[in-house]
Amino acid sequence: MEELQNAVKDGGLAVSNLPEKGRCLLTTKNFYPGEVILRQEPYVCVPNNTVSRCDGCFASESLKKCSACQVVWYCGSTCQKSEWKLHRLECIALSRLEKEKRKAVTPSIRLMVRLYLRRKLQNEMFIPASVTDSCNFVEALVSHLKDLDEKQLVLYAQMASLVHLILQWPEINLKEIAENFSKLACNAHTICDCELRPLGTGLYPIVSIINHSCLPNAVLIFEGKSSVVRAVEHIPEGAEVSIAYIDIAGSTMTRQKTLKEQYFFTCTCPRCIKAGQYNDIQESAILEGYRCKDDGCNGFLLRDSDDKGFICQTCGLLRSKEEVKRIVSEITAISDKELKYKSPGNQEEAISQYKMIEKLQMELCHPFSISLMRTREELLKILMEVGDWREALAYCRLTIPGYQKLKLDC
Ligand SMILES: C[S@@+](CC[C@H](N)C(=O)[O-])C[C@H]1O[C@@H](n2cnc3c(N)ncnc32)[C@H](O)[C@@H]1O
Repeated sequence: MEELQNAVKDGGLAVSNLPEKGRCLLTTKNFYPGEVILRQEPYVCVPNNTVSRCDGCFASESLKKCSACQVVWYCGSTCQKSEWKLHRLECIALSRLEKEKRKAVTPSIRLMVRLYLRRKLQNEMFIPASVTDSCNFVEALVSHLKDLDEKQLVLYAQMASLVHLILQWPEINLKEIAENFSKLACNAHTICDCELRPLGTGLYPIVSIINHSCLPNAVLIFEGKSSVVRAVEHIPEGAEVSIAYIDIAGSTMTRQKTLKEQYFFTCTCPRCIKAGQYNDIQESAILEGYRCKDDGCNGFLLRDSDDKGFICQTCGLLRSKEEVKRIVSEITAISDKELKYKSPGNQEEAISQYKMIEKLQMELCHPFSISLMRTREELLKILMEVGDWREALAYCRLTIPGYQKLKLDC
């Protein structure tokens, strides 16, 4: 712990322990909006497999497969060389696998294999190690192993067996690998591009000490594979640095459920402690509820006591359950086909499907609904992909009021 404190001290940070949260990152100086609090390279990382990506820079174009293992891609010799020390061992291990088994090597499995290989290389001093770049930090990560249900434990045990099969190290501890999978689940971060599209997963030693808040004072972004934590408001000396682990645009109930399921804690941030209060109920009904039948009314709807439907809290109009159900099932029917239309080359079809969803959501949801905002964001992305800048700009403008409202309400 002392070495870790020394490593973060010069950056105006300190590591502490809070009884209700465990370790946390504190500031020892003021940070101002936009200021970088921390930059860190991943200890290990891996691109995701939705499309092929270069292991070095995560680019998805002009790639060549590693001819030996046939699993890993590179965009050129620079990236291949930069990854070689680690991939050399990984490549030998993957090449031993039968072709069919190689297909089961998911990004999570690769991340774990790389974690063990990096530890080996550092232990044998083939690559340098430092306090913030050594496998020792893995031991201190929270695992929540005791909170896992049987299904999850069985899954991690199976994944651990596959890692064992790949590495073929007789002395390896299967229980430790399974526990490390549990650690990755609550400590690794999704690496996104500047448009917040997921590119891969990485484990960042200091970033993994930062706790969550639904009203965070910092944001985690990525420049390539480097993580950057920036202040989004003035963070005074002695305050805890917090980021959002999840989409914080959802209602308190949705956020709490996601945090409990994925990270095993109940959030007590300033937004969450308002759970059940009138303002919080109103916010939830706006974010995830329905719109008033009267187009001119901006009221939010709550379920009526007779369970006939939803009553507008401003004008008292009722929306029947049947009407709501009908529109929801129409949206679901289109959304089910959504993935097919998202594939490259199908953008025109995707735009028309998303516009149909948007039209139905405008009829059903409150104008500041999250679902409507997400649909518009998807439309914005696809319109940018096809270079329809005029319409993309129009959709960009439509999403702004939702974010402004969210910021004001918080
Ligand atoms: C990435 S780790 C953060 C560092 C962690 N506190 C530690 O001791 O290493 C994520 C875990 O920290 C805890 N945590 C994060 N944010 C929290 C919060 N707001 N309230 C309570 N626990 C929190 C949860 O146990 C969660 O699974």
